[in-house]
Amino acid sequence: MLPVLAFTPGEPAGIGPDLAIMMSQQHWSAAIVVCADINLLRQRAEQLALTVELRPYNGQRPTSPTPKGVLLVEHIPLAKTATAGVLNVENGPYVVDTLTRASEGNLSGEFDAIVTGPVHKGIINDAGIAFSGHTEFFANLANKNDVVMMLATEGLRVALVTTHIPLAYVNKAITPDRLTKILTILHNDLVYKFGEVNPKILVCGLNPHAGENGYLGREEIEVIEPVLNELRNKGLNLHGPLPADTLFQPKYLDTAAAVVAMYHDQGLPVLKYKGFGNAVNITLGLPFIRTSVDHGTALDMAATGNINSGSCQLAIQTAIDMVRASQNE
Ligand SMILES: NC(=O)c1ccc[n+]([C@@H]2O[C@H](COP(=O)([O-])OP(=O)(O)OC[C@H]3O[C@@H](n4cnc5c(N)ncnc54)[C@H](O)[C@@H]3O)[C@@H](O)[C@H]2O)c1
Ligand SMILES: N[C@H](C(=O)O)[C@H](O)COP(=O)(O)O
Repeated sequence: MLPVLAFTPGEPAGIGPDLAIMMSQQHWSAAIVVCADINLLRQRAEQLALTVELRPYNGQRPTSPTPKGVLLVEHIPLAKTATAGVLNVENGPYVVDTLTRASEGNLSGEFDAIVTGPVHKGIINDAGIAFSGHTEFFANLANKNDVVMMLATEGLRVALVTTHIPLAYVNKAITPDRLTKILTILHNDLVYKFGEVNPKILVCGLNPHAGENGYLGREEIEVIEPVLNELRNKGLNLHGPLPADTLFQPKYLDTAAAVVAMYHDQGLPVLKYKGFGNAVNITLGLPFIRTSVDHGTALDMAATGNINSGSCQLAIQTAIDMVRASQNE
């Protein structure tokens, strides 16, 4: 069956609308329904001097790929006309409306996956809506307490135990229960969704030098090692806790299926240094497929025509591949 994807361009003042227009300029083996304001897309296409036919989505499941040069649009109105590069707090609820529409369509089976463009977390919060990221938003909407944020680029996958929380809360959030769930979801998805056999997972410590036998922190001894031992007894191929500053080298990575980092900025700077612009963000553990770009709103680049769309292309292609793989299960 033809994959039908929902695409949310995210922050209207950022580069998400540009990405939607740019994606229409190539052929995809899927139908893509863009959940966004149709006038915003028209305006951005004009600014980019790109020709696109904006075709309203009629709610009927498409049976053929969206033709090159066409965007199927589920119109969700902006509160205020967006200016490229200029955030407007009045459009915060609009962004959330687009995400809600896309995820409800996934939960009902109308769409097979969601691909998200970048949102600006700050402006959504300024609008009075508590929002820490798509990952947490979709988890909440789908009633899932534990989902996994994993970013992947050629030769490296990094999954996170904690996501968008202040650094001051990280150590408390790394509980045996959370760590067990994250490692289990990751292991199962590497096997069943990504075809890895006995995937080797490298697990970072939390503290410098993985705690140096407890002299530089005790989370490794008290939380991480006991969880790893328990899961190893169940057959998971886990290595660690390893010092995070030295594990990102070919000697370890060449045979690993994924690295688990304890917090956002322990793992993602390495991943983005290696593959920024060519990486995809995948949420594991949701009842639907969700992929995203590896970059943010890049307000300074909106409507300039000089952006890199590589990550968006990879996010769409990864979602299509994951839908196809799930259809063959
Ligand atoms: N998927 C998401 O929704 C997502 C991901 C990351 C960051 N964000 C959000 O984006 C906002 C801005 O974050 P930031 O400034 O740290 O990161 P950013 O990725 O928006 O920008 C960092 C730098 O990279 C450049 N850049 C980013 N993407 C580019 C592209 N495709 N082509 C060319 N240049 C590009 C920007 O111009 C900027 O110089 C924040 O609110 C953050 O939370 C959202
Ligand atoms: N942590 C992500 C990154 O650095 O790329 C980004 O903030 C997006 O996260 P969500 O997909 O949860 O919005």
